[in-house]
Order: sequence, then structure tokens, then C-alpha cells
Amino acid sequence: MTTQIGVSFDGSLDEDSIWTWCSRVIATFSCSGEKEVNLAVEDAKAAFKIWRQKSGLERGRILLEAARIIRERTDEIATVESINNGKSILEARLDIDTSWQCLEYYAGLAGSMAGEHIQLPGGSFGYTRREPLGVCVGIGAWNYPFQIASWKSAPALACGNAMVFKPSPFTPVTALLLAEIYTEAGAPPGLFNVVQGGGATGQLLCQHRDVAKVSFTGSVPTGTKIMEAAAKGIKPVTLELGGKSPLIIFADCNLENAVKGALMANFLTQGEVCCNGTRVFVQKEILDKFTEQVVQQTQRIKIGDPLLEGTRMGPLINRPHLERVLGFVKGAKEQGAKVLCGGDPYVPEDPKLKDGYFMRPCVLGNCRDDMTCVKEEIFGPVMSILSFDTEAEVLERANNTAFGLAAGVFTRDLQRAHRVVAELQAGVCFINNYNVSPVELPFGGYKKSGSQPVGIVTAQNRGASREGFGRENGRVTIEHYSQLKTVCVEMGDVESAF
Ligand SMILES: NC(=O)c1ccc[n+]([C@@H]2O[C@H](COP(=O)([O-])OP(=O)(O)OC[C@H]3O[C@@H](n4cnc5c(N)ncnc54)[C@H](O)[C@@H]3O)[C@@H](O)[C@H]2O)c1
Ligand SMILES: NCCCC=O
Repeated sequence: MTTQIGVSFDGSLDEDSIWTWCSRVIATFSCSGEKEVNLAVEDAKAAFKIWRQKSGLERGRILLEAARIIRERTDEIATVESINNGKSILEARLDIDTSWQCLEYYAGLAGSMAGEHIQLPGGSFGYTRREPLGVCVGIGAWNYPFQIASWKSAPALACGNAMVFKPSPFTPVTALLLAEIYTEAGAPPGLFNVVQGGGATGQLLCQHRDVAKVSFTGSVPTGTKIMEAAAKGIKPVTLELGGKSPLIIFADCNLENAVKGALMANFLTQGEVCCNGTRVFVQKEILDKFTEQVVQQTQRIKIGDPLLEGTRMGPLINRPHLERVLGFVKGAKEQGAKVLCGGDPYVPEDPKLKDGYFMRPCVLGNCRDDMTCVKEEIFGPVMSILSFDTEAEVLERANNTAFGLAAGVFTRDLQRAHRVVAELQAGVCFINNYNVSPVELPFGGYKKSGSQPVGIVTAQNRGASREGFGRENGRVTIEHYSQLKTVCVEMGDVESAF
């Protein structure tokens, strides 16, 4: 089916259709069906045969070259990403930075993939080899299109795998630039293949018998389906899912930083960020002061054309999503929350932008834990402020959620900061900051956000790897894109039982 990117999306969600935020067609392409998915996997298999023979150092060299090209083309890729997704050009550039940084990081690790050597009786010995899995599938969400494609492909390729990647149909464009760059850097054709489409294409990929692993970023309901499909083929999965993360502001914090942190935790990429700290718990003593400053700064956020340098918030991804987010604000009011600012559609003066899906960022006061806006992931620019008295109380309330992606704490008390994060049920915790993404640190969730604390502890990952559904970034991700082979070597004669 041929689809157009950029047709205004006002109707029902057709998974095979592509749209952009401002009613303009920017490209057309065909969604992949069974035939195209088979071709993509076949190509990736052929590339894998070549790629797996290369040493880690050789693979690393190609990844480094790809990182260099991305860095060199940052402005161009960021511009396309901004059109692709609607995020401000400033943020898009930061995403591109975290993308080439990820490739550089895994380029460095590629040569360090190693097993163990184990002495056995009589001079015999064993060793382990860390080997690639084969053709891996990456399926992305629409909020960080280029970054997600990079964060999935870099560790996969560094470990010697090939990848077939499917971006979200809402943001199909920039993954193609990444594919082009890998090829230009010297990767065998088909090593990083992109197929386009929605859920149906995603399912074909997950069910494909030649696919060894699926790495998915998206919502919990889709993650459940991916896991089901992968379970049928006994395939490992990495699941990076949704969240409703707490941000805890203690009265002894540096207030200026806490206010900045709360904005960073809520309003990047129009609030469409999985790890956002949308439940902002503020200790009673500073509630009024904090709220006043947060509202003031939120009202100053410049909304508009994301390609303009001064813009800090662009449009949401599509009309149904905008309406969904506005619906949460309406519901919050009905449940007793107070809209302290924003929460309504925004129409920029520029006539070219009048059909864009803009809204004013919203701060909700008078929130309670039982409100829908506090319990459910909104995935839009809506911050809920809640007050608390004691550390024990806020910890219990912060953890009272099925999600567990991220959490943050602002305090000047060093002991309290570490005591609190040790108790928070979240995969990524921030102390005195929020939503920074160093690629050296693993990223992923607890509970329904991505994983349960199970997993296998090896000599290499001891103390680090206990996550069931994987992580992105950091050294630990090597474990999730490779498998361990044990080789047992006899130096004497066979002692037969027969
Ligand atoms: N934890 C993270 O790292 C992270 C990062 C970004 C977004 N997210 C989450 O993603 C969600 C928003 O993104 P979204 O709306 O694109 O999510 P989504 O689950 O609707 O879609 C994600 C991807 O899955 C594909 N898909 C849909 N149905 C499928 C199926 N049955 N089988 C295979 N693939 C299928 C989509 O086409 C898309 O590419 C939010 O919940 C957000 O929190 C999580
Ligand atoms: N920069 C990390 C964002 C991932 C979640 O949406």
C-alpha cells in the first residue's frame, strides 16, 4: 500500500498510514507486507554472514565512521527529525548527539567482547565465546525516531548482529538516513535494513522464523503483544515501555534547580517522553513557592514552528493524540484538579502552522493520587503537582504504580538522596537533575515499564545484569545482543563409561 507522509491526520488510526504534524506531505512510500519483510530479513541474513566474520575492532571502525558521518550531518538530520516528529530543532540536535555518541560508545566496546578461560582437571580447560544472535529486529516509537534507531542498532551491530528496523509509521523518515549512513560508512548492504509499516508489519517481523531477537520501544499494550509473538518463537526481547514516573522535591532542595528539573522532566519533546517525571511530589513547606515558579517558567515556554531557533515546544504528533492529551486535562478538572496554566490548544500566528497540533504546556495543581491524570501515562505536556509531608509517605506513594521506568529526587541531603533512590522502584533514577541521557549508563525500566529483576548472572555481568527484558545503552546491553557459547577442551584421553 502506498502511503503519504504529511496528510493531516484527523480521522481514525489506520496503521498503514503516515502523517505529520502540520498537514503537509513530505514523502510517500509503501508499507511492507510479507514479501518485503521476507526480503529484508533475507538481505540481513546475507549481511550477517559477512559481518559476523569481522573482528570487533573491524566492526568498531565502521561504527566509528558512521558516528563521524552522523556528527558531520547533525544539522541536516536534526532538521529532518524536527519535521519528522515536531520536536524543536534544539532538542532534535541533542537527540542526534546522543545518537552518534551511542555509536561511538559501542564502537569502543566492540573490540572488548570476550569470554572466559576456565582451568579444568588434568590440564583440560574450557572457554566461553560471546557470539552474536543473528538477525535482530528493532521496532521504534515516534517520540525519538533517530535516537531509538541508533540506540538499538549500535549495540546490535557492535556485537556482530544484523538488524531489520521498523520505525513508527508516524515518523518514518530519519531511520532511512541512518541506513544510508551505515552503508556509506562501510557496513555490508542489508546489515541495517529499514521496513515501513504499522502493527501488521511489526507482527510479521516478530513472527519471522529467521529473526533471533526483538527490541521494542513503545507502549505497554503493544509490548505485551510483542512478547507474546516472541514467546511463540522462544526469542529474547528487549522491552522499553511506558511510564508514570515520580519526581520528588524535598524542602531542602536548591529550588532554582528543582524548578528547572521539573520542566526538564515534563516538557521535552512536547511531554511525549517515556521517562518523564509527571507526578511531581513537592514537600508541603515549599509547595506554593515551587508551584509559583514552575507555572511562571512554563508560561514562558515558546511554542511554535519547531524549526525556528527560539522555539522550545513544537506540535504534538497528531490530532488524535492532541485530543487524547486535552481529554486528560478535561478529566483532571472534572476530578478536582486545578489548571494552573495551559492545557488548551494553541494556534500560532503564522498561518502556515494553523493546522498544527499545538497545545499550551499545562501544570495541574490540587492533584490527588487517585486521579486519572496522576495514574495514567498522558504522554503530553501535562505536569501534575502533588504535595507530601514525610519521606516515608512520599516513597510509598511514588512506588504505588504498575510502571517503573524512572524517578527523580531533588534534595541537598546526600544521605537522603541515596536512601530514597535505593527504595524507588524504577530502572533509572536521577539525583538533582532529570532526563539527561549519557549513553554510558544503562536505560530501561522496572515493573511494567520493561523488566522484572530476573536474569542470569555471569562472571562478566556480576552485579550489573539482573534485568529480564534488557536495557539500552551501557556495557550491560552487550549481554542482550549476544549469546554465550561454552567450549570444553579435553587435553587427555577420553575416559569412557562403556
Ligand atoms: N521506555 C522507553 O525507552 C520508551 C521510549 C519511547 C517511547 N516509549 C513508550 O512508547 C509509547 C508511545 O509510542 P507509540 O505510540 O509509538 O507506541 P506503540 O506501542 O503504539 O507503537 C510502537 C511501535 O510498535 C509498532 N506496533 C504496533 N503494534 C504492533 C504489533 N502488534 N506488533 C509489532 N509492532 C507493533 C508501531 O507501529 C510502532 O512502530 C509510550 O507508552 C511511551 O512511554 C517508551
Ligand atoms: N532520551 C531518552 C528518551 C527515551 C524515552 O522516551
